[in-house]
Amino acid sequence: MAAIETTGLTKRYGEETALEALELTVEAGEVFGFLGPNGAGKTTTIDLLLDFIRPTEGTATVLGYDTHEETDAVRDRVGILPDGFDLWERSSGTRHLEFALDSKGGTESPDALLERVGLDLADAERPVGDYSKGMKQRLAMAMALVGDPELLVLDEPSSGLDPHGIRTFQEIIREEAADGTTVFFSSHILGQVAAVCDRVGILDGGELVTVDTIAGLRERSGVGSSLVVDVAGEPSVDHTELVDIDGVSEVTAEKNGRLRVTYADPAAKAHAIHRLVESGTPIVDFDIEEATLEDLFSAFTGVEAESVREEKAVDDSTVPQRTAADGGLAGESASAGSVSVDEEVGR
Ligand SMILES: Nc1ncnc2c1ncn2[C@@H]1O[C@H](COP(=O)(O)OP(=O)(O)OP(=O)(O)O)[C@@H](O)[C@H]1O
Repeated sequence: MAAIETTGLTKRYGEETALEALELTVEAGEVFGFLGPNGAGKTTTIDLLLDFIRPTEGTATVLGYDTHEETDAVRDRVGILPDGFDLWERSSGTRHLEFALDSKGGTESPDALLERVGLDLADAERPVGDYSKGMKQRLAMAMALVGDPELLVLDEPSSGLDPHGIRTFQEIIREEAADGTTVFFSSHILGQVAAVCDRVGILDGGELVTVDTIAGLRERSGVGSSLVVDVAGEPSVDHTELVDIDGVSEVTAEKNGRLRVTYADPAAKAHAIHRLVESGTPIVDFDIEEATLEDLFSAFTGVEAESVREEKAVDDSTVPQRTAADGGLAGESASAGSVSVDEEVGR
C-alpha cells in the first residue's frame, strides 16, 4: 500500500491555481523530498493531504485512508511539523509535549523526546514565548514524533535551525526511516534533500515537473558532471579526440594547464582518462566535479537555486491556522481555534 497517493489533486484560489492535477505516489517506507521554488504549491499539497484545506478537484489517500472522509484515521497515524505553526506562548515546551502526548495517546517519555531533538530539559520548562525560532522548531519536531507515527510530514523542517540542528534532524529522519516510517518533507535547502531522500519530486508553478532518485535526476537533466585534469604542459591529445568519445559533451582548456571534460554518461570519464594516458599526456592530478542538486533544480525549473531561498510572502489569510500543539494536527476545528493549552489544562 502506498503511504501517499493523489489523483488529479487540484487547488484553486479564484483565478490562481496553487496545485494542478497532482498525480503522486509515495511508497511506504520511502524518504521523499518535495522541492520547489516559492509559491510552487508544496504547503498547499501538505495542507490538502492533512485536510487542512479542501481540494477544488481530485482525491488523496494517506496510509490508505481518504484524506477527507477519514481525516481522523489519517491524523492519528501521521506526525506533522507544519510550516508556520503556532505555539501557545505562555506555556512551556514540556506542557506542549504533554498536550501532544495526551491528544495522540502517546506513551513516550517527554524527556526522551526532548533529548532526541536536542532541546535542553531546563529550557523545556520555560514558556515557549522565550524560545528562539530553532528551539521552537525542535519542539515542533518532538511533537511530530509523538505516538510513533507511520508517516512523518515535515514542511520546511530545517527552517530556523543551526547546522547542528540540521544534522540532528537528518539523523532523526534516518532513524525513523530505518524504523519503517515513511517521511515526506518539503525543503528549499537542496543539499539536505540529497542527504536523506530516496526520491525527490520537483514542483513548479503548481505542477509536478519530475519525480526521480537523485541519480535519475542527474542522468535525465542533461546537466553534465566534469572531469577536471591537471596537466604538466600541453595535453598530447587533440580536443576533438576527446569530444568524439561517446557521452562527452564538451572539452575546454582552462588556465594553468587544466583540462575540463564535461560528460553526461559517467562511463565517458574513464574513456577520457584512458585516451589521455595513452597519448602520453603528463597528468598531475584529476578530480570529478559532480553536477550539484542546485544545478539539477535549475535545469528542471529554470529557477536559480539562490532565489528559492527567499522568504515566502504568501497570503495565508484564507488558510486555517495550523497548530503544532497536538502534533500539528489540530485541523480546522481546533485551528479556528480558540482552545489553548492553558485553557485545556485549566491554568
Ligand atoms: N489562501 C490563499 N489564497 C490565495 N492564494 C494562495 C493561498 N494559499 C496559497 N496561495 C497561492 O498558492 C500558490 C502555492 O502556495 P504554497 O504556499 O503552496 O507554495 P509553497 O511551495 O509552499 O511556497 P513556499 O516555498 O514559499 O512556502 C502560491 O501562488 C500562493 O500565492
